Amino acid sequence: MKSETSGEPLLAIEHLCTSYNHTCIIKDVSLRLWPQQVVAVVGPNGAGKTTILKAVGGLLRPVSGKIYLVGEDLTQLPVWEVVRRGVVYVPEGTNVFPDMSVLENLEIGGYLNRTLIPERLALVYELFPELHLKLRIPAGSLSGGQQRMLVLARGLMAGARLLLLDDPFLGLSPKYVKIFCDAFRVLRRQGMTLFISGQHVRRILNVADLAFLIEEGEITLTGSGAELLQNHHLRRTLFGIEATCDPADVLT
Ligand SMILES: Nc1ncnc2c1ncn2[C@@H]1O[C@H](COP(=O)(O)OP(=O)(O)OP(=O)(O)O)[C@@H](O)[C@H]1O
Repeated sequence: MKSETSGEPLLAIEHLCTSYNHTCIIKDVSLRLWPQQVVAVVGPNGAGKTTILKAVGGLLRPVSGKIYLVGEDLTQLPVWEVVRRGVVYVPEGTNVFPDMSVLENLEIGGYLNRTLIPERLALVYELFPELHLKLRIPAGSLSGGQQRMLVLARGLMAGARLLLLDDPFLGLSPKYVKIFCDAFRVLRRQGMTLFISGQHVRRILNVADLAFLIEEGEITLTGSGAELLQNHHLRRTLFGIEATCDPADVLT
């Protein structure tokens, strides 16, 4: 488990505030992620998990605060520039180009640096051999789980060093959850940092070196994934149970 917290963080969010239609959503959030960590942000529906990831990915302009990648200010950069620097938001759901082939979907992910496409395709094929077998078929004819795999693979094609994964386990069968968890471990070993949000709290906290609980736009707890899983407040808030119960009985 990677728990290094000295030296320069890969990502530093400082006093971030965002709003939609003048309604404040993220309220003065500060947090740090270090290289090769799996970091989780969990919280109730509507707490602001997706909003934080979108702000880091450049899809949402903060009202105030700063976002730094290895000391460089990303806050006002356009999305393509944030992606070019290796910060890639992977949306929830099956957001593929349905009429294009699997290979074309992957190539679109790598459009910012086409010379690196073959090398990145090799990584995708290693992680997801199932996609390799379906390169020529339209992405829309993949199963839901395979489409989610393709969305993640498209993010890898962009050359991510920090992957922002929005609810990656949503709608996945146990077999695909395992494939995704195995892929996350390989990616971390290869030097990538993964910032994961979502409702599958136990699964996400189980793979997290560092985790945050967010409630109504504010970070209310920080610790390792294992620590948060045992925390009374988190268990009451997210599982609706007391600490003596196993959350596995309630929610996976
Ligand atoms: N495009 C938008 N316009 C207006 N309000 C929005 C928009 N997107 C999100 N919100 C609001 O911002 C708040 C935080 O939403 P966000 O999607 O970040 O929550 P979340 O923690 O990811 O929730 P969930 O677990 O349900 O996906 C919610 O109150 C939501 O209604």
